[in-house]
Amino acid sequence: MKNKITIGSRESKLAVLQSEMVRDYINEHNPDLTVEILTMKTTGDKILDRTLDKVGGKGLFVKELDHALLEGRSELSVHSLKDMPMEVPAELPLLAFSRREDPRDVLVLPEGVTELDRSKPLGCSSLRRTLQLRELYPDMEVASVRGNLQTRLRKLDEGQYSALILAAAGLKRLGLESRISRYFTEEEMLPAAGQGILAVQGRTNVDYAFLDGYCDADAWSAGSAERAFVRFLDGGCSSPVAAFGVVEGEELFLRGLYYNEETGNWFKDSIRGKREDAEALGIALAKQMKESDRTKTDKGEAE
Ligand SMILES: NCc1[nH]cc(CCC(=O)O)c1CC(=O)O
Repeated sequence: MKNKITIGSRESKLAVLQSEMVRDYINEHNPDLTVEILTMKTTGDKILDRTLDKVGGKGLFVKELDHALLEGRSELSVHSLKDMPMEVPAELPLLAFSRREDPRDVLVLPEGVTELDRSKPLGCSSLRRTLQLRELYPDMEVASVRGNLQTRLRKLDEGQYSALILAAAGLKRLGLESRISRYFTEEEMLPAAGQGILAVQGRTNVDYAFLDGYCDADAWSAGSAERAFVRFLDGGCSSPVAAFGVVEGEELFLRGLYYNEETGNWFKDSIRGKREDAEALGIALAKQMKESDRTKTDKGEAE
């Protein structure tokens, strides 16, 4: 085994912090190894003037990191699982998922503001959040906001938005928990598949024994089920499908949000089953929801 490990990372503060969490684990359990972090700007980080749904989706955040892995410039990539495409190349397998940080979405007000100013738009860029916000704040406008967390917070503090909707996980990792003014329950705002989980990716034919013990079994079950649900519905980049799984003993409880692009219909449902059948549960929930959407649509047309 080489005695130097390189972790490829996006260069945002959050991405580097997340890579450092994995680095620290490796260091602690493998005192003989040196771990280095190699940062790079991805296409997704460079394009800031458009919502990503229009320019190619999640793949834009991983392409450069994938190349570094394939070319041997890095041994690992650390990603937020929710930013990863649902299909990953067979030669770049997901090796481990971290323990899950708080999976909820939250509301953040501008610095010094204590009450939501309903005359300004709520800032968020995902269709998943936008759909659910329309139910929570039916009288408010929603406007897109891009950029890394720091950039978004700066735009908020400059007064363009009434509030931002962000993932608790990123804010907590950055030590910005104090900026959270409201936590949405998972019922109010179903999280994105993988939200709060870090994914560690590698390539084939490398000995990854140095990661032994890192993977969290509950996060692996939940994340696998969530991703199977989204993959089956082909909701990788632009569709607002969402999924959130919780392990309860030997069972997995999985909630899903299904969105029909043609009709604009959307609804939530859930399924419960054995945790070891995580992927099958995700697919079963997806099929069940697709079917009930079809029945509803048929009824609608008959009336
Ligand atoms: N899309 C950006 C992104 N990717 C991962 C996180 C948060 C950390 C996580 O979910 O693990 C965020 C910020 C946000 O959505 O507020």
